[in-house]
Amino acid sequence: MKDLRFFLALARPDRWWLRLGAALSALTLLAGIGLLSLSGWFITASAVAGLAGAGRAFNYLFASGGVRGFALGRTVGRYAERMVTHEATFRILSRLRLWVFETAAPLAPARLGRLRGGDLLSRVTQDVDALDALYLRFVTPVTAALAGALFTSVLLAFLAPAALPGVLGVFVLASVILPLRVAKTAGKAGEALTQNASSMRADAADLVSGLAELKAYGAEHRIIAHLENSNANCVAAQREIARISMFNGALLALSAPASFVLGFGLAAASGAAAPVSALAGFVAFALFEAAAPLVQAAELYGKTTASARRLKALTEISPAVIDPVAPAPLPERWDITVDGVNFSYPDTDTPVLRDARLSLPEGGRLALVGASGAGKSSLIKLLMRFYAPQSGGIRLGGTALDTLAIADTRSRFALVDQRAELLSTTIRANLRLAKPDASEDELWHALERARAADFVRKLPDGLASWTGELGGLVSGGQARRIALARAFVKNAPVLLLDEPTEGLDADTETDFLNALDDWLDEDARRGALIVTHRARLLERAYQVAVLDQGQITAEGPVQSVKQSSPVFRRLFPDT
Ligand SMILES: Nc1ncnc2c1ncn2[C@@H]1O[C@H](COP(=O)(O)OP(=O)(O)OP(=O)(O)O)[C@@H](O)[C@H]1O
Repeated sequence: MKDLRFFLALARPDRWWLRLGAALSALTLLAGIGLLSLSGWFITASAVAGLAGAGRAFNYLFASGGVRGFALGRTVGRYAERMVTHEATFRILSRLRLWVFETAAPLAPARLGRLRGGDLLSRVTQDVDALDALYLRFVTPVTAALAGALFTSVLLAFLAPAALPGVLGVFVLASVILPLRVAKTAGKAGEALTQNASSMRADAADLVSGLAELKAYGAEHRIIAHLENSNANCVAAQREIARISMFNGALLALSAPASFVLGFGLAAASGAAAPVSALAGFVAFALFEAAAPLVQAAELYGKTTASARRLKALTEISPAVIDPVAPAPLPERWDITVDGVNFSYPDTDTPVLRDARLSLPEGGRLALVGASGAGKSSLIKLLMRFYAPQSGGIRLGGTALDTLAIADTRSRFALVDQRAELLSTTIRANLRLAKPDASEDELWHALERARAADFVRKLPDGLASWTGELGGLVSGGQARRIALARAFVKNAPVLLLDEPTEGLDADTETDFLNALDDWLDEDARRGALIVTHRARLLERAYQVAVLDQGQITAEGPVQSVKQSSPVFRRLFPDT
Protein backbone atom coordinates (compact mmCIF):
# COMPACT_ATOMS: atom_id res chain seq x y z
CA MET A 1 0.00 0.00 0.00
CA LYS A 2 2.92 2.32 0.87
CA ASP A 3 4.32 1.79 -2.62
CA LEU A 4 0.95 2.55 -4.24
CA ARG A 5 0.68 5.76 -2.21
CA PHE A 6 4.10 6.78 -3.54
CA PHE A 7 2.84 6.46 -7.12
CA LEU A 8 -0.40 8.24 -6.32
CA ALA A 9 1.71 11.15 -5.07
CA LEU A 10 3.70 11.07 -8.34
CA ALA A 11 0.44 11.64 -10.22
CA ARG A 12 -0.12 14.97 -8.47
CA PRO A 13 0.46 17.16 -11.55
CA ASP A 14 -2.45 15.41 -13.27
CA ARG A 15 -4.67 15.17 -10.21
CA TRP A 16 -7.36 17.36 -11.79
CA TRP A 17 -7.70 14.96 -14.68
CA LEU A 18 -8.06 12.12 -12.20
CA ARG A 19 -10.58 14.01 -10.10
CA LEU A 20 -12.61 14.93 -13.16
CA GLY A 21 -12.57 11.27 -14.28
CA ALA A 22 -13.66 10.12 -10.82
CA ALA A 23 -16.43 12.73 -10.72
CA LEU A 24 -17.70 11.69 -14.15
CA SER A 25 -17.59 8.05 -13.12
CA ALA A 26 -19.61 8.86 -9.99
CA LEU A 27 -22.15 10.82 -12.06
CA THR A 28 -22.45 7.96 -14.53
CA LEU A 29 -23.12 5.53 -11.71
CA LEU A 30 -25.68 7.86 -10.16
CA ALA A 31 -27.39 8.20 -13.53
CA GLY A 32 -27.45 4.38 -13.73
CA ILE A 33 -29.00 4.10 -10.27
CA GLY A 34 -31.47 6.84 -11.16
CA LEU A 35 -32.37 5.14 -14.43
CA LEU A 36 -33.03 1.71 -12.96
CA SER A 37 -34.79 2.88 -9.82
CA LEU A 38 -37.00 5.42 -11.62
CA SER A 39 -37.85 2.87 -14.34
CA GLY A 40 -38.71 0.30 -11.69
CA TRP A 41 -40.85 2.75 -9.80
CA PHE A 42 -42.49 4.02 -13.02
CA ILE A 43 -43.38 0.57 -14.35
CA THR A 44 -44.72 -0.60 -10.99
CA ALA A 45 -46.62 2.62 -10.36
CA SER A 46 -48.16 2.47 -13.86
CA ALA A 47 -49.22 -1.09 -13.28
CA VAL A 48 -50.67 -0.29 -9.88
CA ALA A 49 -52.40 2.86 -11.19
CA GLY A 50 -53.70 0.91 -14.20
CA LEU A 51 -55.07 -1.85 -11.98
CA ALA A 52 -56.77 0.70 -9.77
CA GLY A 53 -58.06 2.62 -12.77
CA ALA A 54 -56.40 5.74 -11.51
CA GLY A 55 -53.97 6.57 -14.34
CA ARG A 56 -54.06 10.24 -13.56
CA ALA A 57 -52.72 9.61 -10.03
CA PHE A 58 -49.15 10.36 -11.02
CA ASN A 59 -47.24 12.33 -13.53
CA TYR A 60 -46.25 10.16 -16.52
CA LEU A 61 -44.45 13.04 -18.18
CA PHE A 62 -42.18 13.67 -15.25
CA ALA A 63 -41.24 9.99 -14.93
CA SER A 64 -40.68 9.30 -18.61
CA GLY A 65 -38.66 12.53 -18.96
CA GLY A 66 -36.57 11.49 -15.98
CA VAL A 67 -35.91 8.02 -17.45
CA ARG A 68 -34.80 9.58 -20.77
CA GLY A 69 -32.63 12.12 -18.94
CA PHE A 70 -30.90 9.45 -16.84
CA ALA A 71 -30.40 7.18 -19.86
CA LEU A 72 -28.82 9.98 -21.84
CA GLY A 73 -26.76 11.13 -18.85
CA ARG A 74 -25.48 7.62 -18.30
CA THR A 75 -24.40 7.16 -21.93
CA VAL A 76 -22.78 10.57 -22.25
CA GLY A 77 -21.26 10.27 -18.77
CA ARG A 78 -19.74 6.87 -19.58
CA TYR A 79 -18.24 8.22 -22.81
CA ALA A 80 -16.82 11.34 -21.14
CA GLU A 81 -15.53 9.34 -18.19
CA ARG A 82 -13.65 6.93 -20.50
CA MET A 83 -12.14 9.84 -22.43
CA VAL A 84 -11.04 11.69 -19.32
CA THR A 85 -9.72 8.73 -17.29
CA HIS A 86 -7.77 7.40 -20.27
CA GLU A 87 -6.34 10.85 -20.96
CA ALA A 88 -5.32 11.09 -17.29
CA THR A 89 -3.74 7.63 -17.37
CA PHE A 90 -1.80 8.26 -20.59
CA ARG A 91 -0.48 11.53 -19.22
CA ILE A 92 0.55 9.97 -15.93
CA LEU A 93 2.14 6.90 -17.52
CA SER A 94 4.17 8.91 -20.01
CA ARG A 95 5.51 11.04 -17.17
CA LEU A 96 6.12 7.92 -15.13
CA ARG A 97 8.23 6.44 -17.92
CA LEU A 98 10.40 9.56 -17.96
CA TRP A 99 10.61 9.37 -14.19
CA VAL A 100 11.91 5.79 -14.43
CA PHE A 101 14.61 6.90 -16.90
CA GLU A 102 15.54 9.90 -14.78
CA THR A 103 15.74 7.71 -11.69
CA ALA A 104 17.75 4.97 -13.40
CA ALA A 105 20.17 7.20 -15.36
CA PRO A 106 22.24 8.40 -12.38
CA LEU A 107 22.55 4.77 -11.27
CA ALA A 108 24.34 3.77 -14.47
CA PRO A 109 26.76 2.17 -14.79
CA ALA A 110 27.84 1.61 -11.18
CA ARG A 111 24.54 0.54 -9.64
CA LEU A 112 22.68 -0.96 -12.56
CA GLY A 113 25.35 -3.58 -13.18
CA ARG A 114 23.50 -6.04 -10.97
CA LEU A 115 20.22 -5.67 -12.85
CA ARG A 116 19.72 -7.67 -16.02
CA GLY A 117 19.11 -5.54 -19.12
CA GLY A 118 15.83 -7.32 -19.81
CA ASP A 119 14.74 -6.74 -16.24
CA LEU A 120 15.30 -3.01 -16.55
CA LEU A 121 13.34 -3.08 -19.79
CA SER A 122 10.50 -4.84 -17.97
CA ARG A 123 10.40 -2.12 -15.36
CA VAL A 124 10.16 0.62 -17.97
CA THR A 125 7.47 -1.18 -19.97
CA GLN A 126 5.53 -3.90 -18.15
CA ASP A 127 5.73 -2.39 -14.66
CA VAL A 128 4.86 1.14 -15.75
CA ASP A 129 1.96 -0.21 -17.82
CA ALA A 130 0.71 -2.27 -14.86
CA LEU A 131 0.33 0.93 -12.88
CA ASP A 132 -2.49 2.05 -15.17
CA ALA A 133 -4.67 -0.15 -12.95
CA LEU A 134 -3.84 2.09 -10.00
CA TYR A 135 -5.09 5.23 -11.72
CA LEU A 136 -7.77 3.76 -13.96
CA ARG A 137 -9.18 0.94 -11.85
CA PHE A 138 -8.57 1.87 -8.23
CA VAL A 139 -9.00 5.62 -7.86
CA THR A 140 -12.00 6.05 -10.16
CA PRO A 141 -14.21 3.12 -9.07
CA VAL A 142 -13.58 3.70 -5.37
CA THR A 143 -14.76 7.30 -5.71
CA ALA A 144 -17.78 6.20 -7.75
CA ALA A 145 -18.68 3.48 -5.24
CA LEU A 146 -18.51 5.93 -2.35
CA ALA A 147 -20.70 8.41 -4.21
CA GLY A 148 -23.15 5.62 -5.13
CA ALA A 149 -23.37 4.37 -1.53
CA LEU A 150 -23.97 7.90 -0.25
CA PHE A 151 -26.65 8.67 -2.83
CA THR A 152 -28.40 5.36 -2.20
CA SER A 153 -28.33 5.89 1.56
CA VAL A 154 -29.94 9.30 1.26
CA LEU A 155 -32.56 8.06 -1.23
CA LEU A 156 -33.50 5.03 0.84
CA ALA A 157 -33.43 6.97 4.10
CA PHE A 158 -36.26 9.10 2.72
CA LEU A 159 -38.24 6.58 0.73
CA ALA A 160 -37.72 3.17 2.33
CA PRO A 161 -35.62 3.43 5.51
CA ALA A 162 -36.35 -0.16 6.43
CA ALA A 163 -34.49 -1.37 3.32
CA LEU A 164 -31.41 0.75 3.99
CA PRO A 165 -29.44 -1.49 6.40
CA GLY A 166 -29.99 -4.63 4.32
CA VAL A 167 -29.11 -2.98 1.00
CA LEU A 168 -26.02 -1.28 2.41
CA GLY A 169 -25.02 -4.49 4.18
CA VAL A 170 -25.04 -6.47 0.92
CA PHE A 171 -23.23 -3.64 -0.83
CA VAL A 172 -20.49 -3.53 1.81
CA LEU A 173 -20.15 -7.31 1.48
CA ALA A 174 -19.80 -7.04 -2.29
CA SER A 175 -17.72 -3.90 -2.55
CA VAL A 176 -15.51 -4.05 0.53
CA ILE A 177 -15.32 -7.55 2.02
CA LEU A 178 -15.27 -9.41 -1.30
CA PRO A 179 -12.60 -7.17 -2.96
CA LEU A 180 -10.40 -7.40 0.15
CA ARG A 181 -10.67 -11.19 0.05
CA VAL A 182 -9.99 -11.23 -3.67
CA ALA A 183 -6.95 -8.93 -3.25
CA LYS A 184 -5.61 -11.38 -0.69
CA THR A 185 -6.26 -14.58 -2.66
CA ALA A 186 -5.26 -13.21 -6.08
CA GLY A 187 -2.35 -11.18 -4.66
CA LYS A 188 0.18 -14.02 -4.65
CA ALA A 189 -0.72 -15.08 -8.19
CA GLY A 190 -0.45 -11.45 -9.35
CA GLU A 191 3.01 -11.11 -7.84
CA ALA A 192 4.12 -14.40 -9.35
CA LEU A 193 2.81 -13.23 -12.72
CA THR A 194 4.85 -10.00 -12.56
CA GLN A 195 8.06 -11.71 -11.42
CA ASN A 196 7.85 -14.50 -13.97
CA ALA A 197 6.91 -12.21 -16.85
CA SER A 198 9.94 -10.09 -16.01
CA SER A 199 12.22 -13.09 -15.80
CA MET A 200 10.85 -14.28 -19.15
CA ARG A 201 11.68 -10.94 -20.77
CA ALA A 202 15.17 -10.94 -19.32
CA ASP A 203 15.75 -14.47 -20.65
CA ALA A 204 14.39 -13.48 -24.04
CA ALA A 205 16.72 -10.44 -24.13
CA ASP A 206 19.70 -12.64 -23.20
CA LEU A 207 18.67 -15.16 -25.81
CA VAL A 208 18.56 -12.54 -28.56
CA SER A 209 21.70 -10.62 -27.62
CA GLY A 210 23.83 -13.68 -26.90
CA LEU A 211 22.37 -16.05 -29.46
CA ALA A 212 25.65 -16.51 -31.36
CA GLU A 213 27.59 -17.46 -28.18
CA LEU A 214 24.75 -19.59 -26.84
CA LYS A 215 24.58 -21.52 -30.10
CA ALA A 216 28.35 -21.84 -30.27
CA TYR A 217 28.36 -23.49 -26.84
CA GLY A 218 25.12 -25.40 -27.43
CA ALA A 219 23.65 -23.61 -24.41
CA GLU A 220 20.55 -22.10 -26.01
CA HIS A 221 18.41 -25.01 -24.76
CA ARG A 222 19.21 -24.13 -21.16
CA ILE A 223 17.98 -20.55 -21.55
CA ILE A 224 14.95 -21.78 -23.48
CA ALA A 225 14.20 -24.28 -20.68
CA HIS A 226 14.40 -21.46 -18.13
CA LEU A 227 12.17 -19.32 -20.33
CA GLU A 228 9.66 -22.16 -20.64
CA ASN A 229 9.65 -22.59 -16.89
CA SER A 230 8.90 -18.88 -16.36
CA ASN A 231 6.23 -19.12 -19.05
CA ALA A 232 4.61 -22.10 -17.31
CA ASN A 233 4.62 -20.16 -14.03
CA CYS A 234 3.02 -17.17 -15.78
CA VAL A 235 0.32 -19.37 -17.26
CA ALA A 236 -0.32 -21.00 -13.87
CA ALA A 237 -0.62 -17.56 -12.23
CA GLN A 238 -2.94 -16.34 -15.00
CA ARG A 239 -5.04 -19.47 -14.63
CA GLU A 240 -5.30 -18.91 -10.87
CA ILE A 241 -6.37 -15.28 -11.40
CA ALA A 242 -8.90 -16.37 -14.03
CA ARG A 243 -10.30 -18.99 -11.63
CA ILE A 244 -10.68 -16.42 -8.86
CA SER A 245 -12.20 -13.97 -11.32
CA MET A 246 -14.71 -16.55 -12.60
CA PHE A 247 -15.78 -17.46 -9.09
CA ASN A 248 -16.21 -13.83 -8.06
CA GLY A 249 -18.00 -12.96 -11.27
CA ALA A 250 -20.55 -15.68 -10.50
CA LEU A 251 -20.87 -14.47 -6.91
CA LEU A 252 -21.47 -10.90 -8.10
CA ALA A 253 -23.96 -12.04 -10.71
CA LEU A 254 -25.96 -13.77 -7.97
CA SER A 255 -25.58 -10.95 -5.46
CA ALA A 256 -27.19 -8.29 -7.67
CA PRO A 257 -30.60 -10.01 -8.01
CA ALA A 258 -30.37 -11.17 -4.38
CA SER A 259 -29.86 -7.57 -3.42
CA PHE A 260 -32.94 -6.62 -5.48
CA VAL A 261 -35.04 -9.17 -3.64
CA LEU A 262 -33.66 -7.97 -0.32
CA GLY A 263 -34.31 -4.26 -1.07
CA PHE A 264 -37.78 -4.96 -2.41
CA GLY A 265 -38.69 -7.42 0.35
CA LEU A 266 -37.48 -5.27 3.26
CA ALA A 267 -39.24 -2.16 1.93
CA ALA A 268 -42.50 -4.08 1.27
CA ALA A 269 -42.31 -5.77 4.68
CA SER A 270 -42.08 -2.36 6.33
CA GLY A 271 -45.32 -1.37 4.67
CA ALA A 272 -43.94 0.71 1.78
CA ALA A 273 -46.16 0.98 -1.31
CA ALA A 274 -45.33 -1.38 -4.22
CA PRO A 275 -43.75 1.35 -6.45
CA VAL A 276 -41.50 2.49 -3.60
CA SER A 277 -40.55 -1.10 -2.79
CA ALA A 278 -39.66 -1.63 -6.46
CA LEU A 279 -37.61 1.54 -6.33
CA ALA A 280 -35.71 0.23 -3.28
CA GLY A 281 -35.08 -3.08 -5.05
CA PHE A 282 -33.78 -1.43 -8.20
CA VAL A 283 -31.56 0.99 -6.27
CA ALA A 284 -29.96 -2.00 -4.57
CA PHE A 285 -29.59 -3.76 -7.93
CA ALA A 286 -28.09 -0.72 -9.69
CA LEU A 287 -25.61 -0.15 -6.92
CA PHE A 288 -23.89 -3.33 -8.04
CA GLU A 289 -22.61 -1.52 -11.08
CA ALA A 290 -20.15 0.02 -8.61
CA ALA A 291 -19.17 -3.25 -6.94
CA ALA A 292 -18.05 -5.14 -10.06
CA PRO A 293 -15.12 -2.79 -10.95
CA LEU A 294 -13.92 -2.94 -7.36
CA VAL A 295 -13.70 -6.71 -7.51
CA GLN A 296 -11.89 -6.51 -10.84
CA ALA A 297 -9.47 -3.97 -9.35
CA ALA A 298 -8.84 -6.31 -6.45
CA GLU A 299 -7.92 -9.07 -8.91
CA LEU A 300 -5.15 -6.78 -10.20
CA TYR A 301 -3.99 -5.69 -6.76
CA GLY A 302 -1.11 -8.20 -6.44
CA LYS A 303 0.18 -7.50 -9.93
CA THR A 304 -0.05 -3.74 -9.46
CA THR A 305 1.65 -3.68 -6.06
CA ALA A 306 4.42 -5.99 -7.30
CA SER A 307 5.09 -3.60 -10.19
CA ALA A 308 4.94 -0.57 -7.91
CA ARG A 309 7.43 -2.24 -5.57
CA ARG A 310 9.83 -3.05 -8.44
CA LEU A 311 9.71 0.53 -9.70
CA LYS A 312 10.06 2.06 -6.27
CA ALA A 313 13.07 -0.17 -5.61
CA LEU A 314 14.96 1.94 -8.15
CA THR A 315 14.57 4.97 -5.90
CA GLU A 316 16.04 3.06 -3.00
CA ILE A 317 19.38 2.53 -4.77
CA SER A 318 21.68 5.45 -4.14
CA PRO A 319 23.87 6.59 -7.05
CA ALA A 320 27.60 5.91 -6.75
CA VAL A 321 28.33 9.57 -7.50
CA ILE A 322 26.20 12.65 -7.02
CA ASP A 323 26.55 16.25 -8.11
CA PRO A 324 27.76 18.65 -5.42
CA VAL A 325 25.11 21.07 -4.18
CA ALA A 326 27.08 24.10 -5.38
CA PRO A 327 29.50 22.89 -8.05
CA ALA A 328 32.84 24.67 -8.43
CA PRO A 329 33.44 26.42 -11.77
CA LEU A 330 35.08 24.27 -14.43
CA PRO A 331 38.82 25.11 -14.36
CA GLU A 332 40.46 26.49 -17.49
CA ARG A 333 43.28 23.99 -17.29
CA TRP A 334 42.97 20.21 -17.45
CA ASP A 335 46.06 18.66 -15.96
CA ILE A 336 45.10 15.59 -13.91
CA THR A 337 46.48 14.61 -10.51
CA VAL A 338 45.59 11.34 -8.82
CA ASP A 339 46.63 11.58 -5.19
CA GLY A 340 46.59 8.62 -2.83
CA VAL A 341 43.40 7.07 -4.24
CA ASN A 342 41.94 3.99 -2.56
CA PHE A 343 39.03 2.31 -4.27
CA SER A 344 36.95 -0.86 -4.08
CA TYR A 345 33.78 -1.50 -6.06
CA PRO A 346 30.47 -1.08 -4.21
CA ASP A 347 29.41 -4.12 -2.20
CA THR A 348 32.91 -5.61 -2.35
CA ASP A 349 35.80 -5.23 0.02
CA THR A 350 38.60 -6.17 -2.38
CA PRO A 351 40.81 -3.11 -2.87
CA VAL A 352 41.22 -2.38 -6.57
CA LEU A 353 43.35 0.79 -6.23
CA ARG A 354 45.61 1.32 -3.24
CA ASP A 355 47.18 4.68 -2.57
CA ALA A 356 47.36 5.22 -6.36
CA ARG A 357 49.24 8.36 -7.45
CA LEU A 358 49.99 9.74 -10.89
CA SER A 359 49.86 12.95 -12.84
CA LEU A 360 49.11 13.91 -16.41
CA PRO A 361 50.11 17.47 -17.26
CA GLU A 362 48.04 19.45 -19.77
CA GLY A 363 49.10 18.37 -23.26
CA GLY A 364 50.81 15.28 -21.79
CA ARG A 365 50.51 11.71 -23.02
CA LEU A 366 50.66 9.13 -20.31
CA ALA A 367 50.51 5.40 -20.90
CA LEU A 368 49.05 3.42 -18.04
CA VAL A 369 50.25 -0.17 -18.19
CA GLY A 370 49.82 -3.17 -15.95
CA ALA A 371 48.78 -6.81 -15.91
CA SER A 372 45.19 -7.78 -16.55
CA GLY A 373 43.09 -6.93 -13.52
CA ALA A 374 45.63 -4.43 -12.15
CA GLY A 375 42.99 -1.69 -12.00
CA LYS A 376 43.70 0.40 -15.14
CA SER A 377 40.12 0.59 -16.43
CA SER A 378 38.92 1.23 -12.89
CA LEU A 379 41.07 4.37 -12.74
CA ILE A 380 39.49 5.58 -15.99
CA LYS A 381 36.03 4.93 -14.51
CA LEU A 382 36.97 7.12 -11.53
CA LEU A 383 38.09 9.91 -13.86
CA MET A 384 34.80 9.66 -15.75
CA ARG A 385 33.05 9.76 -12.38
CA PHE A 386 31.18 6.52 -12.93
CA TYR A 387 32.41 5.67 -9.42
CA ALA A 388 33.95 7.63 -6.54
CA PRO A 389 37.07 6.63 -4.60
CA GLN A 390 36.67 5.78 -0.94
CA SER A 391 39.63 8.01 -0.03
CA GLY A 392 42.29 10.13 -1.68
CA GLY A 393 41.54 12.71 -4.33
CA ILE A 394 41.59 13.35 -8.04
CA ARG A 395 42.06 16.91 -9.31
CA LEU A 396 41.38 18.39 -12.70
CA GLY A 397 43.20 21.66 -13.36
CA GLY A 398 43.82 21.89 -9.62
CA THR A 399 40.13 21.53 -8.64
CA ALA A 400 38.92 18.43 -6.77
CA LEU A 401 36.83 16.30 -9.12
CA ASP A 402 34.09 15.75 -6.54
CA THR A 403 33.48 19.51 -6.26
CA LEU A 404 32.75 19.77 -10.00
CA ALA A 405 29.43 19.04 -11.68
CA ILE A 406 29.60 15.52 -13.12
CA ALA A 407 28.63 16.73 -16.60
CA ASP A 408 31.33 19.43 -16.47
CA THR A 409 33.99 16.85 -15.62
CA ARG A 410 32.87 14.57 -18.43
CA SER A 411 32.91 17.46 -20.89
CA ARG A 412 36.71 17.54 -20.57
CA PHE A 413 37.11 13.85 -21.49
CA ALA A 414 36.41 11.77 -24.58
CA LEU A 415 36.49 8.03 -23.94
CA VAL A 416 37.33 5.38 -26.52
CA ASP A 417 37.63 1.83 -25.29
CA GLN A 418 38.09 -1.56 -26.86
CA ARG A 419 34.37 -2.30 -26.88
CA ALA A 420 33.61 0.93 -28.79
CA GLU A 421 29.95 0.74 -27.79
CA LEU A 422 27.75 1.89 -30.64
CA LEU A 423 24.05 2.32 -30.13
CA SER A 424 21.62 0.48 -32.32
CA THR A 425 20.93 3.39 -34.62
CA THR A 426 22.52 5.18 -37.58
CA ILE A 427 26.16 6.21 -37.86
CA ARG A 428 24.96 9.83 -37.87
CA ALA A 429 23.06 9.44 -34.59
CA ASN A 430 26.00 7.61 -33.02
CA LEU A 431 28.32 10.49 -33.91
CA ARG A 432 25.84 13.09 -32.72
CA LEU A 433 25.76 11.53 -29.27
CA ALA A 434 28.90 13.58 -28.72
CA LYS A 435 27.38 16.81 -30.05
CA PRO A 436 23.67 16.80 -30.91
CA ASP A 437 23.88 19.91 -33.11
CA ALA A 438 26.98 18.84 -35.08
CA SER A 439 26.57 19.71 -38.78
CA GLU A 440 26.95 17.10 -41.55
CA ASP A 441 30.25 18.76 -42.48
CA GLU A 442 31.54 18.35 -38.94
CA LEU A 443 30.56 14.69 -38.96
CA TRP A 444 32.31 14.01 -42.26
CA HIS A 445 35.35 15.95 -41.13
CA ALA A 446 35.58 13.83 -37.96
CA LEU A 447 35.14 10.65 -40.01
CA GLU A 448 37.91 11.78 -42.41
CA ARG A 449 40.21 12.40 -39.48
CA ALA A 450 39.41 9.02 -37.95
CA ARG A 451 40.14 7.32 -41.33
CA ALA A 452 36.53 6.15 -41.40
CA ALA A 453 35.07 8.35 -44.15
CA ASP A 454 36.00 5.97 -47.01
CA PHE A 455 34.09 3.00 -45.73
CA VAL A 456 31.10 5.11 -44.62
CA ARG A 457 30.92 6.67 -48.09
CA LYS A 458 30.83 3.19 -49.66
CA LEU A 459 27.85 2.11 -47.53
CA PRO A 460 24.59 2.35 -49.52
CA ASP A 461 23.05 4.69 -46.94
CA GLY A 462 26.19 6.60 -45.93
CA LEU A 463 25.73 8.38 -42.62
CA ALA A 464 22.19 7.00 -42.42
CA SER A 465 23.50 3.40 -42.32
CA TRP A 466 22.35 1.36 -39.38
CA THR A 467 25.14 0.14 -37.07
CA GLY A 468 23.06 -2.73 -35.71
CA GLU A 469 22.56 -3.95 -32.16
CA LEU A 470 25.70 -2.84 -30.23
CA GLY A 471 27.40 -2.12 -33.55
CA GLY A 472 26.83 -5.67 -34.79
CA LEU A 473 26.50 -4.61 -38.47
CA VAL A 474 29.97 -3.04 -38.70
CA SER A 475 33.35 -4.72 -38.19
CA GLY A 476 35.30 -4.29 -34.95
CA GLY A 477 37.87 -2.01 -36.65
CA GLN A 478 35.14 0.10 -38.28
CA ALA A 479 33.32 0.42 -34.96
CA ARG A 480 36.56 1.53 -33.28
CA ARG A 481 37.11 4.23 -35.95
CA ILE A 482 33.51 5.44 -35.67
CA ALA A 483 34.06 5.65 -31.89
CA LEU A 484 37.26 7.66 -32.48
CA ALA A 485 35.39 9.96 -34.88
CA ARG A 486 32.75 10.41 -32.17
CA ALA A 487 35.51 11.45 -29.75
CA PHE A 488 36.77 13.93 -32.34
CA VAL A 489 33.25 15.37 -32.77
CA LYS A 490 33.17 15.91 -29.02
CA ASN A 491 36.46 17.80 -29.27
CA ALA A 492 37.27 17.30 -25.58
CA PRO A 493 40.83 18.25 -24.59
CA VAL A 494 41.71 14.93 -22.90
CA LEU A 495 41.35 11.59 -24.64
CA LEU A 496 40.89 8.58 -22.38
CA LEU A 497 41.89 5.57 -24.43
CA ASP A 498 41.30 2.15 -22.90
CA GLU A 499 43.03 -0.41 -25.11
CA PRO A 500 41.49 1.16 -28.21
CA THR A 501 43.53 -0.88 -30.70
CA GLU A 502 43.13 -4.26 -28.98
CA GLY A 503 42.22 -6.93 -31.51
CA LEU A 504 42.82 -4.78 -34.60
CA ASP A 505 44.95 -6.01 -37.53
CA ALA A 506 48.21 -4.16 -38.24
CA ASP A 507 46.82 -1.98 -41.08
CA THR A 508 43.71 -0.94 -39.17
CA GLU A 509 45.84 -0.24 -36.12
CA THR A 510 48.15 1.93 -38.24
CA ASP A 511 45.15 3.91 -39.53
CA PHE A 512 43.90 4.35 -35.98
CA LEU A 513 47.29 5.46 -34.65
CA ASN A 514 47.86 7.92 -37.51
CA ALA A 515 44.46 9.45 -36.83
CA LEU A 516 45.33 9.72 -33.16
CA ASP A 517 48.75 11.29 -33.85
CA ASP A 518 47.22 13.92 -36.18
CA TRP A 519 44.59 14.81 -33.62
CA LEU A 520 46.98 15.15 -30.68
CA ASP A 521 49.68 16.94 -32.70
CA GLU A 522 47.21 19.55 -33.94
CA ASP A 523 46.91 21.25 -30.55
CA ALA A 524 49.69 21.19 -27.94
CA ARG A 525 47.15 21.43 -25.11
CA ARG A 526 45.41 18.19 -26.06
CA GLY A 527 46.38 15.30 -23.83
CA ALA A 528 45.79 11.56 -23.59
CA LEU A 529 45.71 8.87 -20.95
CA ILE A 530 46.39 5.66 -22.77
CA VAL A 531 45.69 2.26 -21.20
CA THR A 532 47.44 -0.32 -23.33
CA HIS A 533 49.16 -3.64 -23.66
CA ARG A 534 50.41 -2.77 -27.18
CA ALA A 535 53.93 -1.50 -27.85
CA ARG A 536 52.84 0.60 -30.85
CA LEU A 537 50.42 2.56 -28.74
CA LEU A 538 52.93 2.84 -25.91
CA GLU A 539 55.25 4.62 -28.35
CA ARG A 540 52.76 7.51 -28.54
CA ALA A 541 53.23 8.28 -24.82
CA TYR A 542 55.75 10.72 -23.36
CA GLN A 543 55.48 9.12 -19.94
CA VAL A 544 54.45 5.76 -18.61
CA ALA A 545 52.99 4.67 -15.26
CA VAL A 546 53.02 1.06 -14.13
CA LEU A 547 50.03 -0.14 -12.13
CA ASP A 548 50.64 -3.30 -10.16
CA GLN A 549 47.85 -4.76 -8.01
CA GLY A 550 46.27 -1.35 -7.57
CA GLN A 551 49.45 0.59 -6.86
CA ILE A 552 51.52 2.79 -9.14
CA THR A 553 54.95 1.23 -8.74
CA ALA A 554 56.86 3.25 -11.36
CA GLU A 555 56.28 6.45 -13.32
CA GLY A 556 58.46 8.40 -15.73
CA PRO A 557 59.84 8.33 -19.27
CA VAL A 558 59.66 4.91 -20.93
CA GLN A 559 63.40 4.25 -20.84
CA SER A 560 63.77 5.02 -17.14
CA VAL A 561 60.70 2.96 -16.22
CA LYS A 562 62.11 0.12 -18.27
CA GLN A 563 65.24 0.28 -16.13
CA SER A 564 63.43 0.46 -12.83
CA SER A 565 60.32 -1.73 -13.24
CA PRO A 566 60.50 -5.52 -13.61
CA VAL A 567 56.72 -5.52 -14.15
CA PHE A 568 57.14 -3.21 -17.14
CA ARG A 569 59.88 -5.43 -18.58
CA ARG A 570 57.61 -8.47 -18.24
CA LEU A 571 54.77 -6.65 -19.97
CA PHE A 572 56.89 -5.20 -22.80
CA PRO A 573 59.88 -7.51 -23.17
CA ASP A 574 60.73 -6.18 -26.67
CA THR A 575 60.58 -2.46 -25.90
N1 LIG B 1 31.95 -3.53 -11.81
C1 LIG B 1 32.81 -4.22 -11.05
N2 LIG B 1 32.43 -4.71 -9.88
C2 LIG B 1 33.29 -5.40 -9.09
N3 LIG B 1 34.57 -5.64 -9.44
C3 LIG B 1 35.02 -5.18 -10.61
C4 LIG B 1 34.16 -4.45 -11.49
N4 LIG B 1 34.88 -4.10 -12.59
C5 LIG B 1 36.13 -4.60 -12.40
N5 LIG B 1 36.21 -5.23 -11.21
C6 LIG B 1 37.41 -5.86 -10.63
O1 LIG B 1 38.39 -4.85 -10.43
C7 LIG B 1 39.67 -5.33 -10.72
C8 LIG B 1 40.39 -4.39 -11.70
O2 LIG B 1 39.68 -4.43 -12.93
P1 LIG B 1 40.06 -3.47 -14.14
O3 LIG B 1 39.07 -3.69 -15.21
O4 LIG B 1 40.28 -2.12 -13.64
O5 LIG B 1 41.46 -4.11 -14.56
P2 LIG B 1 42.37 -3.75 -15.81
O6 LIG B 1 43.72 -3.47 -15.29
O7 LIG B 1 41.75 -2.71 -16.66
O8 LIG B 1 42.35 -5.16 -16.55
P3 LIG B 1 42.41 -5.50 -18.13
O9 LIG B 1 43.80 -5.17 -18.59
O10 LIG B 1 42.16 -6.98 -18.16
O11 LIG B 1 41.34 -4.71 -18.79
C9 LIG B 1 39.50 -6.73 -11.26
O12 LIG B 1 39.81 -7.63 -10.22
C10 LIG B 1 38.03 -6.81 -11.61
O13 LIG B 1 37.53 -8.11 -11.39
